[in-house]
Amino acid sequence: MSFPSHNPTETKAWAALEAHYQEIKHKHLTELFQNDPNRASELKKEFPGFLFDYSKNRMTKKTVELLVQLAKETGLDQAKQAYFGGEKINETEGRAVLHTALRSPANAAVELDGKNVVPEVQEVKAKMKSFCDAVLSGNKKGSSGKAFTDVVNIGIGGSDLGPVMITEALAYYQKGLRLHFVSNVDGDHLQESLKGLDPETTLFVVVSKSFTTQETLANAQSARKWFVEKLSTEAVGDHFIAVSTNIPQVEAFGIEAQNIFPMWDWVGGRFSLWSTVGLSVALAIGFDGFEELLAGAAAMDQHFKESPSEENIPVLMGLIGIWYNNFFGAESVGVIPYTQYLHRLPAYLQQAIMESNGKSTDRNGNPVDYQTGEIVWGEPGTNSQHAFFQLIHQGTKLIPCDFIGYKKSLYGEKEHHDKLMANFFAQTEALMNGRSLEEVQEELKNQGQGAHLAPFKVFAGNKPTTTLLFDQLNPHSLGMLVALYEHRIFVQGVIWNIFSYDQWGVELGKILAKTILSDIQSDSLTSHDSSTTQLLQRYKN
Ligand SMILES: O=P(O)(O)OC[C@H]1O[C@](O)(CO)[C@@H](O)[C@@H]1O
Repeated sequence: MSFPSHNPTETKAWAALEAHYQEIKHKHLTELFQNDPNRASELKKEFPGFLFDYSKNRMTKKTVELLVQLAKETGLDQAKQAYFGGEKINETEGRAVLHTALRSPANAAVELDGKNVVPEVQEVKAKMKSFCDAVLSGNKKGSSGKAFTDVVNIGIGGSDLGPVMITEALAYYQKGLRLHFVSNVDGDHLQESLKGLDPETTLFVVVSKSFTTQETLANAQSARKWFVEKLSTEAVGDHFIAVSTNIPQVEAFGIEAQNIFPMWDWVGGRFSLWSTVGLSVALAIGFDGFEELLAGAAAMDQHFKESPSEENIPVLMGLIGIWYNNFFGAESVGVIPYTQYLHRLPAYLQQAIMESNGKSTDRNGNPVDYQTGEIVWGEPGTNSQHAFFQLIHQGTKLIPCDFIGYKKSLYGEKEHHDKLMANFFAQTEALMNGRSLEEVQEELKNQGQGAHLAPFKVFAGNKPTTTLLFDQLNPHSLGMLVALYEHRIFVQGVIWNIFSYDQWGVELGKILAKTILSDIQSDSLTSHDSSTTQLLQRYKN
């Protein structure tokens, strides 16, 4: 094993945290602030371009010390070295985890099996750059000599969620091409996306690391059929490009070698937006913008790699998650970006976090006897305030939330932005302080309303939030944000002693779907449970 296996619950730090939890579980955040005038300034970190304020969490400096101790005892520093050092920490697939090499400076050396991978990464980036520049300048044209106007990205999971999230997030910086993303094998998704497109000016980017994914291959075949019917088979070569590690399969599909953008098996699908999987992003914002995104991520990588745990933002975020998940028994985490541009961030993080850490077998192959992966969900503020915030404020569940906000709006709409951010700050304050029965009674009295309403209007408060306040949404700050969450995943996986970089849990459904598809397409049914049989009969008739 690249670093020692352990049971986190058998560490000294875990026992100390359990005892400490008993001391802290009934403490109210309001009281923690009243008792410690330095709390806000001590439980925060400044990073160029943003402020990380974790003071509104149900913890003290002692909690942080104990959590940092847990990270130490579970070998986080050693694991970090293995991660950045190209060791095959994705042990069940025999692969290294080197998405960080994709954003390393050109002169860096990242060794994998004794070979520096950076020159090869740079070579592929140069190919991406010249392709993007040619498409955006109009030099690279479709088969009938017209410049491209639309790009259709066909992929699913990591081959879709990263590119679509980033493209939407950076819509302000787009250079003019219209981007479309088709992921679902639901044929209506493809047809809706193709509606109104001109095949002569449309570029298809088929993205699949494995090039065996049923959904992507089905969508790519149907898109090709649509295209051939409207234009011609000969024109396919000018309009279809692919991103994959599986070059023979791509060629078998009919995409020529010069139109294939390679990637590597040491880049996990859900961490691949920094690779050629990000081609659609680069086509949307231009290659310089894509480089800025990588540079932002690289800045976070360096911070994560070099800073001691107590100063390290991804480590602190991972530890905060563990504190609620394993000691408070919280089941989920809310991610609430206060910008409409980040409306796909929660969906992106769902794959990144839940596919990585939704595991119940430890690194020795034994079942874990503690909680692992968090459930992640969220929507942009202020919309989410009018949807599910009721439950966060007054429900029975503890839902720690990350609030992500920006000091400036992109169009400089100050009046709107002040309103947006007033809500942002108000929510974290309200969640923390709540509203006591006495305050409510007083208010009802002043308003001449019935005292019987008081219990319904009480807010217990003590609802934890972490604030990430960025200067501005741009490729660089977005790169930092995404890399931060990536490293948070790593930290938690190490402490929980699970393999974060495989995804065996998605396989069973894929296998069964193949059998069921042949059942649907044939006259008879193979053996299923009585419910599935009844449903299949109903579907077929
Ligand atoms: O890029 P591919 O190989 O088509 O895979 C798509 C997605 O399928 C998964 O393997 C399983 O959902 C993801 O990890 C991956 O991002």
